[in-house]
Amino acid sequence: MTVLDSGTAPILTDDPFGTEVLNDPAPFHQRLRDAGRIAYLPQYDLFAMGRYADVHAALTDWQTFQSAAGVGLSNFRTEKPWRPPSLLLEADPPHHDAPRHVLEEILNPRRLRSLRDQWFADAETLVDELLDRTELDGAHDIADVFPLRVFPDALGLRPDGRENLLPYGDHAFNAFGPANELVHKGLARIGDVSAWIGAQCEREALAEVGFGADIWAAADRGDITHAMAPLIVRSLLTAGVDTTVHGLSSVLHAFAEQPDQWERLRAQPSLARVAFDEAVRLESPVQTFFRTTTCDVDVDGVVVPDGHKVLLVLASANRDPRRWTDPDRFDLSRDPSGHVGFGMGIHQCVGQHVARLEAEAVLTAMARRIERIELAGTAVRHHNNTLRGWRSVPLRITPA
Ligand code: HEM
Ligand SMILES: O=C(O)c1ccc(-c2ccccn2)cc1
Repeated sequence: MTVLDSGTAPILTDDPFGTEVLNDPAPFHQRLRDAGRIAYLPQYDLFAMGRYADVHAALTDWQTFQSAAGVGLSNFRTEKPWRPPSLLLEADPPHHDAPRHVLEEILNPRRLRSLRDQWFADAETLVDELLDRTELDGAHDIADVFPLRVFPDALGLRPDGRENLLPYGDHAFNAFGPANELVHKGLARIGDVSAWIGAQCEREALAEVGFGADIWAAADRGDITHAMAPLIVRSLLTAGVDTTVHGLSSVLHAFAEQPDQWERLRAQPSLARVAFDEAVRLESPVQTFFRTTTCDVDVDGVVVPDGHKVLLVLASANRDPRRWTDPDRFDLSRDPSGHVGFGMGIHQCVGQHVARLEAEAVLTAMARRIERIELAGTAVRHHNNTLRGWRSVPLRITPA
């Protein structure tokens, strides 16, 4: 794509949601970082940031770059959201404060310690089921399976109907992008799927113990209203499954591409957590999302008018050579902290500790029992307007 410079903003003709970029976003990210601190994409009338410093600055300045007008391309100031807005993701302070505090309390690492033994045991069981094979698929057999075995139970979901979770999340994350084919393909089922999701958020649908019950208990305490409780449960159903599925397929693919890093993990299993964060930095399962300006903003001489959408390309920021040494390398000796794969600032992922615990459980169980993993064929991408991960990761494994 060409970079033309008309007026003050450099112009990029890339389509961040088109097949070419979804297949290989790196060339677009490189052009975006080289174009300057901000660029204009005429196809969608939006501005975009790809350098770490600028993405970080926008994420931590919620007053100037708001979420309440939606974090997708759709501008809630002028367009009706496809579903009632999230009380966390699509809210700014003060409305954001109470729902955020409630989920921070429920999903904090100390509270998750009670799940640790169970999830580690579930991961050992999954590895047991797979170890009689020398070839398996890291996506189909592990990444698509483990989150759906542990998270719905921890949330307190009923056992039937869980096949609705991945399609719901996939459509929700597609819906942050433009109304392209990826969005269209989800429209036929989203009515029924949304109805099922909404029904699971009601108190009587949830188990007496779990994240869902904890949210309703917060309403009983008056920390939030009872009217808010179902929507906060919906947040966990929307953001808590597809993200970890793609995060897991990404970390397994990263290790399969670099078997020497697997040896490091086996030598030091405590590296499992940093390995997951390094994979989230490198692969950015959440590639992009938006903010909306609340005033005319001058970025390096480019004036972004009030009410304009700005695309924050996390995946580019996470590989910005201005911030990272050898950014394209999966390296367990790196300190990946500060990456924006979980966002940054007041909206930084409230479920990140859940995601880390899931990954730690899977990687620890695999590292103990599997001496070597390597790619046994070509991996196949899963396409989504926001999420990046793998549909298939053919692996050859050598048991320890
Ligand atoms: C690898 C897995 C995950 C990744 C990469 C990820 C990424 C993110 C990112 C980038 C944001 C910031 C969005 C923004 O700033 O507008 C976010 C927010 C959020 N995430 Fe995650 N997430 C993951 C897993 C989870 C899980 C497991 C849960 C639930 C248990 C969850 C729940 C949420 C919620 C509720 C928000 C909104 C927080 C707020 O607006 O205050 N996420 N996530
Ligand atoms: O509260 C919800 O429903 C919700 C929360 C978070 C997300 C999200 C969006 C972009 C990147 C990562 N997570 C989506 C939905």
